[in-house]
Amino acid sequence: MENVKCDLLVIGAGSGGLSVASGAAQMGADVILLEGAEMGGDCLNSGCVPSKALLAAAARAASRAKGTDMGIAPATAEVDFAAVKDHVADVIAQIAPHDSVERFEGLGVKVITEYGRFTGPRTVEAGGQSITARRVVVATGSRPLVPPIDGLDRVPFETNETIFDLRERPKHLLILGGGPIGMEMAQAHRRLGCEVTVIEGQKALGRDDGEAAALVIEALRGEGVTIAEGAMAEAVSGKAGAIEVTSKDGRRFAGTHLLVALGRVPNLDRLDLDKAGIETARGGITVDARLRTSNKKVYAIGDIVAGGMQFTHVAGYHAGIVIRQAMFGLPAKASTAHIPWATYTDPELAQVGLTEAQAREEHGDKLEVLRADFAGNDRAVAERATAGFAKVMVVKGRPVGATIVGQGAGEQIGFWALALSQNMKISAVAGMVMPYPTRAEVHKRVAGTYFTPRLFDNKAVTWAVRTIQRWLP
Ligand SMILES: Cc1cc2nc3c(=O)[nH]c(=O)nc-3n(C[C@H](O)[C@H](O)[C@H](O)COP(=O)(O)OP(=O)(O)OC[C@H]3O[C@@H](n4cnc5c(N)ncnc54)[C@H](O)[C@@H]3O)c2cc1C
Ligand SMILES: NC(=O)c1ccc[n+]([C@@H]2O[C@H](COP(=O)([O-])OP(=O)(O)OC[C@H]3O[C@@H](n4cnc5c(N)ncnc54)[C@H](O)[C@@H]3O)[C@@H](O)[C@H]2O)c1
Repeated sequence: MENVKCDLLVIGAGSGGLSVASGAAQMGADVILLEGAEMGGDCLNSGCVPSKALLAAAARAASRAKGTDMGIAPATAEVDFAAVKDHVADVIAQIAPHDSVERFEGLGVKVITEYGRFTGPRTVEAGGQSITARRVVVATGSRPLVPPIDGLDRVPFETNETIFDLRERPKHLLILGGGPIGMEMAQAHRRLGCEVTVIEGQKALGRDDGEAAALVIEALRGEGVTIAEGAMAEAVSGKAGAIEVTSKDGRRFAGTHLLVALGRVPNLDRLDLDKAGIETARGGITVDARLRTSNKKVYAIGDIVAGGMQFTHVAGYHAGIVIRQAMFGLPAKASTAHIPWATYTDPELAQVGLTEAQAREEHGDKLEVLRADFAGNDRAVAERATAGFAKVMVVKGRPVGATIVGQGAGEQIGFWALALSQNMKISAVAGMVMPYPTRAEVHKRVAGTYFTPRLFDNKAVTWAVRTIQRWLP
């Protein structure tokens, strides 16, 4: 066994691990990075990138069928499902060099393509080497949760790790789970010519604002996706090509293929965390606000963190928090109040901070909810994409949350993420000038509604204006 020393050891080369490793190496630290499977992790290989590439192909197909309302005759899109998968693979291949061993070695990182496991508080073994580091970052991510549903172990099923490699089009895809994976995959497959049934135990997109989620659900149903809510899957039976799911309330759903999208399990099992005195809870690693584990020399970031938000940009944000501490010895804390997320269905659904229901519970009567519909946005009207709205939760003149549902919501929510992170006043947003005509004008319009009753339905203002007008030369 070869003994090696370094400043920073990063376990896992997904969104979080790669960001820490590249940042630390470029700042001059001696960094070792371990990856047991594929560089780029979930996001590049079986998550964000392939799902968005598939959704893009699906959107292209769907746009062919539209057009009558603009004087253009609709056409039926000929979908070559295998070629769509080639497109998905090509997108991954185009991005992969950015996350590759070669690029990271070029940045000065020593990459070991093996799984790592702790042998001591700051020592990890991988590929016949015993690595002792001043600081360790665990960024081993998560994998699909496959719960012990009766019969599931006896039927073929897909997860996000296999679905993007499926080259023949499923005739009828059953999807367990109506979370972001389930709903994005439902719309993508429907638009690519599959029948799709989503089987959701509670409410689809249940973590989001109910009114906004309802709009997405309605849009998917309008495209022909069957969405069964309150249908907790209890048993699965059948064989390849003929699968049946039974829900707790006795409903039966038949299809040809099954996708399991029921949440995630953090990748802990290979790590031997007890050797390093690292505590876990709810299946993930417990951390303090500085992302330190119970072993203060070891940080945990990204999907592995117990109860954390599981998004690529969160893993990247965590990386920055760790770099400040591990490289410069400066304290830094992670917060969640300004972290946005988006589900890339059409219409898109995006959120930052508190939803209306959460804000009402937290702030009661102090809450003011501002709202502007895309139906009143000229660009949306011109493009005939008026479905959706922006809703902003305001307390004492400052936003505490924002929901946007509609075309481009994922791009637009970043604006409110900045407003929340900077604790901006709603007056600052209302004073901003946006180019006309853009969908982003909705930000100014929604902020403006805060002042409408204060300025236009206000007797004191009317009195002041009349008085001043009398005296003005
Ligand atoms: C279908 C799907 C779509 C998604 N879409 C989005 C999206 O649009 N936007 C978004 O923000 N997020 C999205 N996500 C979530 C996003 O992919 C994850 O939040 C993100 O990848 C987490 O990054 P991570 O670095 O924590 O872990 P990962 O990316 O999972 O990386 C962890 C890496 O560690 C490796 N590893 C595990 N154990 C060890 C070990 N012992 N030793 C060495 N290496 C190890 C793994 O092989 C893996 O490569 C999506 C997820 C899925 C499944
Ligand atoms: N656009 C994005 O940013 C994006 C896209 C996809 C995934 N992700 C990330 O991946 C994570 C995992 O996504 P997910 O959709 O797999 O999980 P999820 O936990 O968000 O949703 C799982 C759904 O399955 C339902 N469910 C649980 N058990 C059930 C059963 N037996 N029968 C029927 N329904 C059942 C739950 O009620 C829930 O709605 C997300 O939380 C998110 O962090 C992000």
